[in-house]
Amino acid sequence: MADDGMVMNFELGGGPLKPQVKFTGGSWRDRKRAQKSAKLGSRPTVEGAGQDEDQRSAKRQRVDGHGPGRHAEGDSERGADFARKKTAEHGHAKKGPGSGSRQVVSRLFSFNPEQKTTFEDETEWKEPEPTNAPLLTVANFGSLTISSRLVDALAKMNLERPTAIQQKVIPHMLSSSSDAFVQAETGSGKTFAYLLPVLHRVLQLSGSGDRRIHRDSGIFAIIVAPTRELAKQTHTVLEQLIRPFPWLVSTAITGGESKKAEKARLRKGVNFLVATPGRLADHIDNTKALNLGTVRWLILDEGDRLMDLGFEEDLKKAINALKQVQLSKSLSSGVSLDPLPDRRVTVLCSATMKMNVQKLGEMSLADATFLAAEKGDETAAEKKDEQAVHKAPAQLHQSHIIVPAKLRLVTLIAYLKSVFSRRGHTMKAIIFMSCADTVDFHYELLKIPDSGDVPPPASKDAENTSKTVAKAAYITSLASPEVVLHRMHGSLSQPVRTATLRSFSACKSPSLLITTDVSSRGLDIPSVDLVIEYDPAFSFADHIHRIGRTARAGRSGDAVIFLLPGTEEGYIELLKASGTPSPLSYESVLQKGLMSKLEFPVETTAKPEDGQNYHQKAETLQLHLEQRLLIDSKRLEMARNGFKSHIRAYATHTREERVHFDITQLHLGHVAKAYGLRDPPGGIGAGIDRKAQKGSKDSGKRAAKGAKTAKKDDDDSEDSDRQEPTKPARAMLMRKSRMLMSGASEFNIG
Ligand SMILES: Nc1ncnc2c1ncn2[C@@H]1O[C@H](COP(=O)(O)OP(=O)(O)OP(=O)(O)O)[C@@H](O)[C@H]1O
Repeated sequence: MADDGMVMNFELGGGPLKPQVKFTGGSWRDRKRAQKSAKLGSRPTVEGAGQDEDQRSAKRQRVDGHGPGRHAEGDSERGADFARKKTAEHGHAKKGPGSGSRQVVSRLFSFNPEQKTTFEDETEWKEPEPTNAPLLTVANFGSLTISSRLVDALAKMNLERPTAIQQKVIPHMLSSSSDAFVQAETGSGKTFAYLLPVLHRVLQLSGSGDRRIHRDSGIFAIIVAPTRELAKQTHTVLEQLIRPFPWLVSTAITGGESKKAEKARLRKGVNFLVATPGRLADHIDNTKALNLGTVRWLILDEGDRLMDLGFEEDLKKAINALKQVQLSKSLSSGVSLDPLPDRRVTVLCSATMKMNVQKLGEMSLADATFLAAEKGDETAAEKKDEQAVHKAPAQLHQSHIIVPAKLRLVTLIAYLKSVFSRRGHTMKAIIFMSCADTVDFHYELLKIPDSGDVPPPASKDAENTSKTVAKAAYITSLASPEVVLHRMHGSLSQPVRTATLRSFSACKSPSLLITTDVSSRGLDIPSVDLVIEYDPAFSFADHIHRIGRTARAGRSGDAVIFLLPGTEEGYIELLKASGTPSPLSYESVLQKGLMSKLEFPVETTAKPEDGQNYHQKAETLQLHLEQRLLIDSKRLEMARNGFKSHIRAYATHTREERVHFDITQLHLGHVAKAYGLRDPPGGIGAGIDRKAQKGSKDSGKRAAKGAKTAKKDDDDSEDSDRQEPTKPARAMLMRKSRMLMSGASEFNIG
């Protein structure tokens, strides 16, 4: 991720980042030394203590490839020598148990900040009744009075009974012409909830099979989705539903394809249009064949995301264009459009209820009916009570794990190793990370080197996935099938993203997707068993969407979030709004994950030995990872980029949640360890300081602008904390914010 000079609105003060940690473990002498070095602003890690900056930067230079230590990838012999030298410099020599030989260790268990919260021992979790499942109390979809032809089409898709939100929305949209705000949990079937009544009413136009309407009868519904993936997914569902009615046509216009081809399709005629907002606005301006006179429904799916991504202007354009067009009452063929609503209906869907969704509602809805799965949620939505409507499906089992920064990487590996060995064949998991560089680093580290090309070579996806799908090292247990790794983020090209998702979705082996928030919304991969938030989401609403990729449509699922000891522990209180998470101890995770045989894909001097306890195994694993990076300049660079991008992304947590994710509390040296680095890469603190200073200058200017601007800031949505008060500046910041998290192309503005 490029450092694009984004202006971040956070205050760090003038000074450098200081470790605000209490040191525990080790001898009092070690602790004293660590406190002292912390005071002086140097790293308090064992291996760093006592080194002056010159020595360290000299080493850094060698590793950078400018000095005698330069090694190309694959130059393993020279590399191994170099690693041995480096570890002798950095590591701590002691006698390894059971070996008698002198062994180097990377200290992980001392100088860690203390966990502040104590939790009761985990009691056995009993899965409650699912809240987003099809209702057993309703006989079938037919009892909602939708067309038997549609009921048959649903049966072919193995869908028999409606979910609670479908039971609410379908009758409303069948009988009423009023706008609606649909709010329901993730995975509760909102897509069918709006598609089925629309199709039912359109099918009424064509009579009982006499096909009086066809593809050039006009567009009846426009469905707007925030990302290309979501638009394509919705289009796929729609295609399946209309397959028995070949005279109806749907298309997706999502960008990433030539506009000419899209125009040609629009000219040929479509009845249902699924679009991303940017592309829709573009065609409204430039495509004469796009006739809006017959459009009776505008569906805004994933409302909060549409706003988060800055599509307000594009949406306004579409809404206004629809308002200005006179509604046709009949087709040129004389067919009356009476079975359709007598006005244009807008339906806004969201699983979460943020301020910006309310703003979108004000822009697009008139006298809307709130429709939520449960009465209590409807009341909360009407009262605009954000917490009450940020619920996760009840059957989703949530856990949190408080891990000191130094131990994050080895704990992640141990956790993955133990869950994949436990659940073997069926396991599908997603890990969310803060930004694209972090995803890339972890993917490269966790894959078996040169193991791309996992799908069958004949598949047309093989080429597109050769750099995003690979066999996993470290986390595959000998007794279980090989885990297949996937990576996905917005900096990848669209064909690569599509092929990678398809591969993850279809993968019959245990599989893991490492991704950013680009995969957090709306994506429907029904068989995901586990979601890991290795980096917590930037807002609570994002957290709800991320964990909602599992436990869909009544299925069970697990979600675990990694938090740092200290201020991040306070986030657990907030998490309770979506269901109480159970505590998981990192010690037990390490024990479970590391006590089975550890295999390293690349040889280094650090090797697990029989008789080591799990602390020693964790330190051996860490040392191995550090050594690996020292002999592999490509991955070392990726680690540094990942670290820097992660620190910058950390500063973009929403203003309300920054009390838990306080960048001044981060111990950069410890965070570096989680990237297999022995030193935090230079320049990060200075970069942040510069930006922070600019941020505070700007906030000073803002204050001087007076009460009006201040009021605007107060009124703004939670996204405003990454924005400047003026409109162009806000747009610029939004753009930069997207770029910051590799989101410029992350969301492929259509
Ligand atoms: N009545 C039903 N019975 C069984 N499965 C269903 C039913 N309705 C929807 N599903 C399935 O549930 C899954 C989730 O549906 P959908 O993607 O529409 O959820 P959503 O509410 O939009 O979720 P999100 O808010 O995460 O986007 C899909 O795989 C869909 O096929």
